[in-house]
Amino acid sequence: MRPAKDFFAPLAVGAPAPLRDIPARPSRAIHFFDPSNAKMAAKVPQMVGTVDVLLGNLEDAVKADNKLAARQGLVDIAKSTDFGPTQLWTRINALDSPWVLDDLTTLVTEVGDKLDVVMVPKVQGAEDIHYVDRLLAQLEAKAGLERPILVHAILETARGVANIEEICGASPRMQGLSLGPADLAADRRMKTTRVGGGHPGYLVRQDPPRNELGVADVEAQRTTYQQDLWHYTIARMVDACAMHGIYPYYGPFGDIADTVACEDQFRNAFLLGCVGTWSLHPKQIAIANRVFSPSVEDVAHARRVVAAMGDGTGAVMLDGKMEDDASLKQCLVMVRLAEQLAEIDPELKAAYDAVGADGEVTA
Ligand SMILES: CC(C)(COP(=O)(O)OP(=O)(O)OC[C@H]1O[C@@H](n2cnc3c(N)ncnc32)[C@H](O)[C@@H]1OP(=O)(O)O)[C@@H](O)C(=O)NCCC(=O)NCCSC(=O)C[C@](C)(O)C(=O)O
Ligand SMILES: [Mg+2]
Repeated sequence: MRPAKDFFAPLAVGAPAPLRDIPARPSRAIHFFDPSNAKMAAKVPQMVGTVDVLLGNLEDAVKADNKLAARQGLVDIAKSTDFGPTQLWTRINALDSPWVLDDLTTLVTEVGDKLDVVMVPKVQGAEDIHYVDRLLAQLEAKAGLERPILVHAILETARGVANIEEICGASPRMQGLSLGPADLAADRRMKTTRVGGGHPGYLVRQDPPRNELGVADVEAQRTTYQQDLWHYTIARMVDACAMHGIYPYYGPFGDIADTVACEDQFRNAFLLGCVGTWSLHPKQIAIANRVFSPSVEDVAHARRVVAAMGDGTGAVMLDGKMEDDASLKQCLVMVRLAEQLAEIDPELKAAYDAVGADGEVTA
């Protein structure tokens, strides 16, 4: 463990100084593409500005025979594209794979100035982050980069979940966490074969009706309520990230056709505290952008509370409900998120601008 005084020291001579705070850049959708897939790659430049994050995936879902083409494809796209406000991320191959060393060496030295975040799969503990941290510092120094590349860990093993707090605090580069529901389910020996999302077998059932003698009729028709398989893990991620000032993301929803359940799963994550999710197919981008942007009604309510609370202390009644110092803080989360999103999304800006500072909708 590094002593606190050295935590923010660069890990290589000539590497840029680590950031003290991780910027809250909008990242509602992290859109995955396979840079070795010519059709997908060709669409990337047109997607700039329509999605918060474009991520060149080098790991799972890229065929082993295409690993080198994917790496080179990402270098070519990064060099030839002006990303404007859109962030460029990559998911490198696993740390025990034969490709990862060249992934990092090539990407950082050739296009490190374009790369915002490196997503590391199957992170097990702080030792994995320490390895990437030092290597990135060496490569940044070699490439003469002036801005540190951030690191995002995917939770895909039971050990990773057990070590979640130490992973989040392992380096000042840590930007956030995503759920890796497929690998995590396999590692935990869960019995779902889906990539994210719910399962009809994971449910609770309404109590049985009873007759006048109090005998339960267990054969009676009863309502069941499907539960969220991922609630525990997402809740742990939210707390660990908030504690370390970094950002939690849902992850993939593999049933591309089921846009309704996808939206539900994304919304659960948004409500619990996640800032974004992944999109695997272009049609999931609009879902993520909608879900991870506060509604105009929520922003209007939040601004009303802020206006009503004056200096921010005490208690007031609004619409029959008590508001106080703590509910003001909840509302400020919403108001600040709306402000950040309005800076990069003109449509949202217009919608939020129609809400006055007092929460009244004027247009
Ligand atoms: C699902 C697939 C196979 C359906 O691909 P498709 O070609 O069958 O779909 P389509 O509906 O026919 O596609 C329509 C058009 O959109 C294009 N397209 C389609 N997808 C994209 C895309 N992402 N970005 C840009 N363009 C895309 C596609 O090329 C096509 O273009 P066209 O109209 O010119 O013919 C395809 O969308 C895909 O490969 N998506 C990415 C999958 C991926 O990255 N998976 C890895 C992340 S999840 C994961 O790793 C798990 C985790 C975290 O590790 C763990 O839980 O453990
Ligand atoms: Mg995985």
